[in-house]
Amino acid sequence: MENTAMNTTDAMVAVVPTVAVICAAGSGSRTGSPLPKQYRELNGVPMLAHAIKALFNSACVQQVVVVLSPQDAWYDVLIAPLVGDAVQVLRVGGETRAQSVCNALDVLDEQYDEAWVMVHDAARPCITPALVEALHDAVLLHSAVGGVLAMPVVDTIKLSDDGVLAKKTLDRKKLWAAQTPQMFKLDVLYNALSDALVDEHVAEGITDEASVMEWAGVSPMLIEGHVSNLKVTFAHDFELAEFWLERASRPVQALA
Ligand SMILES: Nc1ccn([C@@H]2O[C@H](COP(=O)(O)OP(=O)(O)OP(=O)(O)O)[C@@H](O)[C@H]2O)c(=O)n1
Ligand SMILES: C[C@](O)(CO)[C@H](O)COP(=O)(O)O
Repeated sequence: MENTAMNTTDAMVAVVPTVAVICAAGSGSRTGSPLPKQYRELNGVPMLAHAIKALFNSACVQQVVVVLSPQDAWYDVLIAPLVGDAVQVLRVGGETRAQSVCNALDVLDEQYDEAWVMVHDAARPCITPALVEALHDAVLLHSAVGGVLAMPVVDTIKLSDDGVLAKKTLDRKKLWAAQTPQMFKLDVLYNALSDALVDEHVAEGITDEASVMEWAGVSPMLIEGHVSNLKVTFAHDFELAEFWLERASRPVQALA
């Protein structure tokens, strides 16, 4: 007999949509290239298109939104022909990543009565649908607050005041490196982010969505990500990202 019962996750998805917001309004200055890094090719495809594809292919995501700089001259030429109108484009990028996210949420908050939002960096092109689903399912099943992909820190971490001398060693058992996507209720994140960005001292410390929610007094859930979900930041990161993308595209037998 056909099983028509929905599980808990399916039932919640049906009621509350999940919107993926990809931040792509940065300039990629640390790569040293005039072309913003999200448009540089990885294995023949622009970095931003890899991130769009992974989120678009995630069953839990109902809408993919890309945030661009108002001056962006590359998206229409390099990405639009690949993705067509499957993606909602918002040319509302700000001075900082946090401001870009806040400007996008300002638009989306008008569009959705209730939604989850997953904020992702275009600079993390090796994200996979499996990781997106893992984050989504963990948050829906275990956290009313929301959560982030993150990795337990494996190196010994030094605190330095001057960048020259090590002052102390932190307890790495308590340290996690945050990745994206980061998933929260859209209106809750928007309200917290708008409030936080009013004070420039607070705004300086807002480097991801989880830090806003922590500032607002709640504790996001940490869901283990993957080492492949790196943030392409410096010139040498491109080759590593290409390795992970190529590896993920191999047929399963070839991985054995
Ligand atoms: N004003 C900004 C700054 C950054 N980002 C996005 O946030 C993500 C993470 O930021 P980062 O890796 O720092 O990218 P850039 O700011 O572009 O790089 P850099 O700091 O080297 O200039 C990137 O996908 C970037 O496009 C954004 O949407 N708006
Ligand atoms: C959001 C993030 O990717 C989590 O690790 C990171 O904080 C972005 O930092 P950046 O200063 O914008 O590179």
